[in-house]
Amino acid sequence: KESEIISRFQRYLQINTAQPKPLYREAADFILSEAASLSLESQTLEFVPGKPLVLLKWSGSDPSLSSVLLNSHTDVVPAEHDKWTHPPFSAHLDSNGDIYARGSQDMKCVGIQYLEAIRRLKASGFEPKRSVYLSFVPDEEIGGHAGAEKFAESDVFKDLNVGIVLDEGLASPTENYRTFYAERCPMWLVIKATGAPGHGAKLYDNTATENLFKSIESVRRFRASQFDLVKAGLKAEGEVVSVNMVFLKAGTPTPTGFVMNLQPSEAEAGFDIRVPPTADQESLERRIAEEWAPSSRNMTFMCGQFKQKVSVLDDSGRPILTATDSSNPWWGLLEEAVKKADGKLGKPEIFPASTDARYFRQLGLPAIGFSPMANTPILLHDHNEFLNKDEYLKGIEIYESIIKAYASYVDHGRSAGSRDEL
Ligand SMILES: CSCC[C@H](NC=O)C(=O)O
Ligand SMILES: [Zn+2]
Ligand SMILES: [Zn+2]
Repeated sequence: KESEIISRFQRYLQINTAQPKPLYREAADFILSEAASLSLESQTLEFVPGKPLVLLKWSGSDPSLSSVLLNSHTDVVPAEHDKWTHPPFSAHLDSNGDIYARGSQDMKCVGIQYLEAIRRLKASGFEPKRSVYLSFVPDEEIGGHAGAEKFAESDVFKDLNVGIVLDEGLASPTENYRTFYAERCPMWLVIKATGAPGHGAKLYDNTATENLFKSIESVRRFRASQFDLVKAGLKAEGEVVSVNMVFLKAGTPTPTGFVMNLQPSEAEAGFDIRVPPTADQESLERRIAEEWAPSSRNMTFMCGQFKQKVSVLDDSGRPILTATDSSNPWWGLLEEAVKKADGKLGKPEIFPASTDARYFRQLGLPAIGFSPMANTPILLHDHNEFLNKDEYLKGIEIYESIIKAYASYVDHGRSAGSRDEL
């Protein structure tokens, strides 16, 4: 039995759904066949041709109640195969019980744990009051525009009457699972410096690379100030602004390298910036314009907020957060359900990167980021991503408890049929 559960996980992991050419059809077929074995209703939505979104339904007995949506993405980030101990799509199970694969943490584990939890609940005879939907969405790793974003905007979604969304979280190196109630907003900044070209042997002011380096130094000071707050334990990772240089571009190329005795007239650097929902975005923008890329130093910048439409602020400019207090019954139910299954939760956090949950929160729905992986190093997007099989199995029990609690929950305080969202 256990070996079958693990082998189903391995089979999903072995489907190469790495961007930029994910085998979505194979992944969809796998999910649909699992769904059929569980007698779940299924449909495949293709908001963009070739990018299937598989939507499954376990019907609840009371259709007037809002539904539970369990979301997961089917794509994974690419892997540098030669830097892995075991091939990233082999799902190799080693003698420690560690399963190595791209997607083992981010987030094929979660998608199939939902299904395994439902398998167990069905076997136990449990019948949900609320309908439970599972969405297996494409393209999260490249922004979710062909997947969760379209889905959240669709009439199909509206008709689901979703009341609560669960989406991905992060592994936890401690025994406490992590939960996420919000996420940072991505800003991708390119700073470009121009300057007079000249002989490689000449010392003169205002070269492009000198100008760019002044910016980089300024960015680095800011980065250090933010990182220090985290290192000192004053702020959590998701509560500071992160800035990381992700590319550097300058020089005059030759077929074999670069011209060495010519100072270039242009130099560019790119930064991945993540802004907490409660941060002062305007002051950051001022810092960029005045300190990092001042026109007085011949600098220009392009700042793509990743997707203007989806920000961390709602229409009235308030940060979009999912409540983690008594105003949100789903939060308390999750806490209780995890405890009941012998799991421990840490303090809820702001997700340091981005997930599809933002598209659901944007609609005003509560969304909780949660991937039940304790005692596990954080290896998403890293080499040798793995998940231990016992942690994986434990996670199924955790979801069994959560889904049971969510699907049974009836809010007696409200009239039947009302959307019990936040
Ligand atoms: C901003 S869209 C890209 C989403 C991606 N999500 C997970 O890593 C991220 O970079 O956070
Ligand atoms: Zn992910
Ligand atoms: Zn990812």
